[in-house]
Formats: sequence, structure tokens, C-alpha cells
Amino acid sequence: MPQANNIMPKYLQESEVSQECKDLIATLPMEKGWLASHLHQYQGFWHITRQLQGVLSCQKHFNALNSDILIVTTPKSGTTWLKAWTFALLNRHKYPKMFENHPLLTKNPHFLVPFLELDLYNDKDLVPNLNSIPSPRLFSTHLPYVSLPKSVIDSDCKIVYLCRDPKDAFISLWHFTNELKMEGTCANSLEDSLEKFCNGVSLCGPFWDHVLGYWKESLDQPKKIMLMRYEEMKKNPSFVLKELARFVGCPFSKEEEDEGVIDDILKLCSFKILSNLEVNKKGKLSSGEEHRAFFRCGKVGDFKNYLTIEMIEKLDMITEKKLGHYGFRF
Ligand SMILES: Nc1ncnc2c1ncn2[C@@H]1O[C@H](COP(=O)(O)OS(=O)(=O)O)[C@@H](OP(=O)(O)O)[C@H]1O
Repeated sequence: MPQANNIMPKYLQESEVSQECKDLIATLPMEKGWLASHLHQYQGFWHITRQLQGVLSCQKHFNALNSDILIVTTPKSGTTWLKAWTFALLNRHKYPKMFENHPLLTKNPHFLVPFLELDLYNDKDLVPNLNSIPSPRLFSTHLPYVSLPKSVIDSDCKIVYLCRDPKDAFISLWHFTNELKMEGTCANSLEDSLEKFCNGVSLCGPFWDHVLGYWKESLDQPKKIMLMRYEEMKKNPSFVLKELARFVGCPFSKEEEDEGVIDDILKLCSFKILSNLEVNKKGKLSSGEEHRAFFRCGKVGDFKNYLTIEMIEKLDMITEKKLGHYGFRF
């Protein structure tokens, strides 16, 4: 049974958008979504209605500080995992005993590291408090590079960009939307959803343009943007975590390495530990998503269980066509 509108997660509800947002929407290309009822194309990328309102609001009001760290991801690329890593990394001196009283044991990573456009700038009450957060402030976003608030581009804040093989990111998103089974979504069969995804019509899609925007900028501005891949986090976690620590300006000391701090962070943030915590098995974010929806199987290559050879070839062909030319491959 589709969920009724009144129990639809808040971030997917289309009522209560501002007049400014409604006026803009009337001028934008629109598609029926496979996550929410509608997607709107703004600055070349597709957004759900409420997210669009948050995008406009944070473009207008967000003041980035030089010390800020922004986690940017394509949806379903491992955002939850990277939030946990980065939070644990930055707070390792405050919470040296990782398996006692650590906030990650009792709070979902999305609560600890909020989304700019989905959480903070969709809730006017939270915005003034942003100035009182001790530095470095840690936020996340799915915004494409072209849509980042100007202050993010102009400041010396750091951007950590995470992406994932589109085949796995697509399957993860498809499961997520099917679990929600939204009223008004029109394309929840694997075939229809894939068709939309391949045409770029997906959350913050086109997927490939999103990656390309940050890939190019990471080459031009390596001190500002670090590009990470889900597959690398899986394959070589300590190496990637150390790189991340160096990039955000808090490298591990030799003593920390010897004491096993890196291993502790990796263990605390592992799929096995996080997904089995009471807090992540029950409960919801204030935006309405159930915590458990962020933990499905956490594997590389799960797409092979769902996509046909033809589907795989199609996705790989688009990736090669759009990114191969720029030296980027999954
Ligand atoms: N700790 C940890 N380790 C490894 N993998 C993890 C972890 N936490 C979440 N996941 C997997 O990440 C996928 C969800 O992606 P996101 O967190 O980016 O979702 S969201 O965009 O924030 O909604 C989703 O991938 P799939 O399992 O393939 O669906 C999650 O299972």
C-alpha cells in the first residue's frame, strides 16, 4: 500500500513550500519522479520540491567559514558512512573511548552531521544556531558543484566529495524508493527507474554530471576538494581514512596509529556495528526517513544481483562516454 501523504517523510512532502519556491517551480522543467511525486530541474540538476526550497535558501543565506568542512555526495554513495568517519575523526580527542559514551553509539550519523539543503535550510529555526557551532563545523550536502552557495566557493572551506559506482548507487536508490513506495511516484519498476536514471532524472542527477563537476574541480583545486570513492573506502579503509585526516587538517600522530585509533574509528563506523545499534534499527530523522533505511547491505557489486548484462552495459557505456574522456572511471 502506498503511504498516505500525511505519513510521507517530511522531506518528500510538497505542501508548505514558500511562494518564492512556487514561483520558481512554475518556470522550471518538471518530471514525474521515482522517489517523490515531482522533480524540478534547477541549474541543470533534478531536485525534489522541498529540497529545492532548501537549495534556494542555503544559496541565499549560508555563510561558509574558512574552517568549515563540507561532505558532498551523490545520493546513496556512502554519505552515512562518511559522516560517521568524519565525525569520529574530528571528535577523537573529545571522545577518546570510542566504545563508551560515543555519540555515534546513540545517534544516527545524519543527526550528527546535518544536510544543508534537506535539514538546516528547510527548518528556519535551526539557521541562526549555525553560528554557535564550534569550529570546524561539519555539514553535508548533495548539491552539485554549480549550485553550491557562493560563500562555499569563495571561502577556504574544505570539500570532501564521495561518489560510488553508479550501478551500485542506482540499485541502492531503487531499493530506498521501493521501501518508501510513495503515492504519486510513477517509475518504481527496475526498468523504468533505470531509464530515468540513465536520462539523468534522479535525485540530484544527472549522476555523471554531478561527479564530473567535482572531479574537474578536485583536479584544479586539490587543496580545497578531495575526491573519495566508496569502493576505495571498502578496499583500503585505513589508507583512505589517513588521507582524509590529512586533508581536513587533523592527521593521525604516530602514537595514535600505534595505539590503534585508526582501527577503532573504522570499527566503530563499520556497517556491522552501526547497522546493529539500537538507534539505527529504530527511530526516524526529523525529516522523516527511518534510520534503518540508510543501512541495507553495504556491499560493492550488489548490482550484479539485480541488473541484467544489458543494463550493466548500458550504465557502463554512459559512464565511459560521460567521464572516460576526462580520465575518470569506476
Ligand atoms: N558503515 C557503512 N559501511 C558501508 N556501507 C554503508 C555504511 N552505512 C551505510 N552504508 C551503505 O551506504 C548506502 C546508503 O548511502 P547514503 O548513506 O549515501 O544514503 S543517503 O544518500 O544519505 O540517503 C547503502 O548502500 P546499499 O547497502 O548498497 O543500499 C548503505 O547500506
